Amino acid sequence: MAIVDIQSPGNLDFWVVPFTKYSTWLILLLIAIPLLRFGFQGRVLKNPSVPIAAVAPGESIKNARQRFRQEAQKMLLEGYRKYKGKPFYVPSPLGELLMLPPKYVEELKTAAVDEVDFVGTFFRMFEGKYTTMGSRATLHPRVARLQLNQYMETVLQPVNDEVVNAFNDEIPVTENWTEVRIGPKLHWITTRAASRMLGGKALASHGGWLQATLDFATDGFTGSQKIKAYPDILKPIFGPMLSEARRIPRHYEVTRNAVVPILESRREKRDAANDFLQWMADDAKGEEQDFIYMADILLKLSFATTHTSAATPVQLVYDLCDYPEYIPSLRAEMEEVLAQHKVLDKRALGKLQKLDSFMKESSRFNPLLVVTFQRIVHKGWTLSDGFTIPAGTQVGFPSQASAMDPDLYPDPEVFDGYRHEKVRAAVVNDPSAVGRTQWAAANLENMAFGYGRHACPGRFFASHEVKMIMVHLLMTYDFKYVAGQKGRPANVMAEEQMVPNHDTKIQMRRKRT
Ligand code: HEM
Repeated sequence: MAIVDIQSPGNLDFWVVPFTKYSTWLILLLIAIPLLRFGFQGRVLKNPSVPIAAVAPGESIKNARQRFRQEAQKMLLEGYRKYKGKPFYVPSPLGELLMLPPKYVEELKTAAVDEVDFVGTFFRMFEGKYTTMGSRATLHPRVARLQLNQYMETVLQPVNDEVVNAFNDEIPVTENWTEVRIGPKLHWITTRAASRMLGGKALASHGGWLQATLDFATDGFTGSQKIKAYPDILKPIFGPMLSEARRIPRHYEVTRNAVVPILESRREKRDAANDFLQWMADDAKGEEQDFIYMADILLKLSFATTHTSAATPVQLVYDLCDYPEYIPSLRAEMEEVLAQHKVLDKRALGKLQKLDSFMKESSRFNPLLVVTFQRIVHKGWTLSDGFTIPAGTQVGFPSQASAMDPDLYPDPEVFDGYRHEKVRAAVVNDPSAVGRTQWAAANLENMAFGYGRHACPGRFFASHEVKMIMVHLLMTYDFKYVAGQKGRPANVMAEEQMVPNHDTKIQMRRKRT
């Protein structure tokens, strides 16, 4: 009989024996740690001078917190209207979120990242511990802020080519009305278009990557919703067991297999390309220079670039089916711009002001997020008027409720596709005032893209990309709801996120008029 050395880590007993011996303590420890954490979280102090909004008479706070999952939009509107200009708490499954008025957002906009933390809220929103979503890396925000905007013109034509090819592949033009499930189709087309900017033709034509970025987004979104349904104490046990979480490592593997060879081949051939991957490679320092690091970052970034932008054209199509009277004038504007410009460059796209206005109105009703400027305030904070934010508070701005404020948008409940164009017409001689009313604007009256230090750096690219998609769509196809569709299909609400309906079919055919 062989002598077994249980002192060796290579031997199973090395691990099993102490576990058996101390199992009771280990189990107690496993239970105690999350309990302590839970207890600590529950003790985040509230500012007692701030009211809690949107709790119905007789309703428990626990119930109101759960309602936030589906009713965030309504609850925030209620709070905004009741406490306009003042801070208020809104119940959420994470505890009460502190909604700030614009004057406090202005004060916090440039606060240090370790004190007023943007990435922390992303980790919370998408349960980053289990889904890997969110990153404290600074390479991609740096490049999105600088090179993407600096070299924008160089990527627009390739992106437009990708849009046209993707439409041809995904929605062949037919003479007769054909039913198309437009949500997933536009999502795939946007994924190809965004991938062309992220990694050139090689990435945009890599089927494995396209599927991996889509699946990563779906698994991250669905997985985080499922994990959030568990109490904090059970998340470490059930989170990693969910099929969505277990699939995620595979998405990284596929991404690395797609991205690393692109970078290697460019290095070998000394072949500098013009895309996000190349700008990252040129800007990377220290550990950022590792190709696997860049591949992983690209997958995480693709969620922010692609699956955000993809929602916009879907919402626009539903609004155009609801308000088809806008289609002729939008097409007339496009025809005029196309007649003047050979290519859809920045100048040409900038002239599509009716389209920009329609996009802005669509996003006012159906934004990606109903709360933006989300931050965790790690240390207690006192604002200039003496108002205090207790340490550990998650703050935000109720951006969609603000977009429904009659002081900012008269008759806010009315969908007026050209309302923003009319405002611009009145300030036409003041370019900064015109700029402040664009779809991609980020200021205190327009918070869909956040504000301050972390305001979305990709919003100008998103604006160009969505416009290219809409130009091709409107100039190539006629479209309308299928018979029997009763108005706009409802969005899917997941706390502060608003996702367009992906089940709805519309009818499409070759444009006739
Ligand atoms: C319709 C499309 C998009 C929407 C609605 C959107 C929205 C947002 C919002 C609300 C934020 C947080 C801002 C804040 O809290 O102050 C953000 C941040 C960010 N977005 Fe976007 N985004 C979109 C498209 C894009 C695109 C196309 C890119 C990249 C090319 C991008 C890259 C980023 C990055 C890197 C950040 C983090 C910035 C930082 O850490 O400082 N986004 N976005």
